[in-house]
Amino acid sequence: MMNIKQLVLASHNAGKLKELQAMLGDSVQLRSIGEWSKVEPEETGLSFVENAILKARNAARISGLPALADDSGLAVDFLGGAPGIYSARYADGKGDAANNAKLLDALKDVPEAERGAQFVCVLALVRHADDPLPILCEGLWHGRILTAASGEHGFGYDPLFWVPERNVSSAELSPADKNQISHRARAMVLLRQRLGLQ
Ligand SMILES: O=c1nc[nH]c2c1ncn2[C@H]1C[C@H](O)[C@@H](COP(=O)(O)OP(=O)(O)OP(=O)(O)O)O1
Ligand SMILES: [Mg+2]
Repeated sequence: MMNIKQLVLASHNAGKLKELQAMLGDSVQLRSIGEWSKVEPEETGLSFVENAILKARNAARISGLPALADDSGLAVDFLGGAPGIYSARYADGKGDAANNAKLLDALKDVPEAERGAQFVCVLALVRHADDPLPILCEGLWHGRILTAASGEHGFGYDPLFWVPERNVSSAELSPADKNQISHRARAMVLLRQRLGLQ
């Protein structure tokens, strides 16, 4: 079992850093790869797993520390699983607001019963840049796409993601509540087990 005190988070997304650090607790300190480099690697993989491993290896190479990556996204049933691994790039890199506007438009006039979607999260941990056995953990979160944005918490597609078990949008959940039930939370439970943290 690894005894990890410090991990580099291979992400430039402040929302992910906050959520993952809260879930990991005090025993492991997450340091953003932004401390070393502002350059984001191109996410050339065709799967969440490939992109998570690619980002983790890149961060381990740059920092010389074990690295954790999170590749995540929103798979919408009506869109055949799109935007999926392309969620961050859905509106050509114009950011969260543009992504959300494009998604609302793509689902214009689609009835509620056909608006199912899931958030996907894959966590990849490498002990070093060439680690031949990355730890991989995934989590899914089922919900529905709303017809208008609601809520101020979270990031990304949270204002459009209806959480059936709570009857609110993901952006209306408190950070602590989201971190109990999200795709990222489910993946993190598995990672903590693999690291012997629980
Ligand atoms: O809990 C979430 N709540 C709302 N939206 C979310 C969530 N989790 C992922 N998402 C969205 C944001 C982004 O559109 C895409 C992730 O893309 P993804 O490439 O993994 O992350 P990113 O580019 O923001 O940061 P980085 O690659 O540096 O980790 O899915
Ligand atoms: Mg990305």
